[in-house]
Amino acid sequence: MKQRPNFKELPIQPSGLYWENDFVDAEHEQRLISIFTKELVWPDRPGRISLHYGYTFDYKTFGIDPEIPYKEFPDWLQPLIPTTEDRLPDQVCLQFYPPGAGIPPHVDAHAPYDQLYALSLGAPAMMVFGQGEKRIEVDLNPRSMMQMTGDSRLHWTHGIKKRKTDTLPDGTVRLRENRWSITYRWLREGDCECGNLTYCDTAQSRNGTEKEKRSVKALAEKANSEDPAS
Ligand SMILES: O=C(O)CCC(=O)C(=O)O
Ligand SMILES: [Fe+2]
Repeated sequence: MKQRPNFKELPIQPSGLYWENDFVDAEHEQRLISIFTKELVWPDRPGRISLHYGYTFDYKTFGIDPEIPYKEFPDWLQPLIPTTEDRLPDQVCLQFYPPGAGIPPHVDAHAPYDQLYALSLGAPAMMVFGQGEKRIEVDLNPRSMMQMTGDSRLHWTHGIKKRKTDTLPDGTVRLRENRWSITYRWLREGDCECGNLTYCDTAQSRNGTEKEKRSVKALAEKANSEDPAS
């Protein structure tokens, strides 16, 4: 793993959330947003929309969809790839959140994916981490790169509420505006051994097929709904 001195673990619960502000500068961000809005062809529907690069995940098999050919990373994406892993990510997803859009609370499936990073661009939005009754809000400030490892990756859910405003800790009400995120995923080598029966699809499938079927069904529904998770 290459060192990134600016990549620091946030001193919060959940543990394992690494952060780097200003991963790109404001001018670079504007160039990217101009490409996103003027050059890319997006799905034509309201709410959160996504474009995929690299391999496309198959929600039925939890593997790579053999029907969808590998999509090379476009030129604009190359400098945005985290260099802190030993290899390139296997799947990259660019998402657009218009004001009011969100992503339901979820844990990115443990079985297929290991490392998970997300870059935020455009307007900020509040991400909510949850575990049981606990809720922790983390402000996804633009141009920041986040890495979810450990507890934040495996043992807490994360999501963005579907709402038009976020209330900051000091009481300020902030309007949501256009936000883009790029999530990077590395396929897991071997099985997840975390054993968390609440959040781990591998632990659930080892424990009996019923839960596995439910989680596959839920993921497939999420993938096909108007508000898919990736
Ligand atoms: O938009 C983001 O920053 C995160 C999205 C996310 O959680 C996901 O795609 O799994
Ligand atoms: Fe996620």
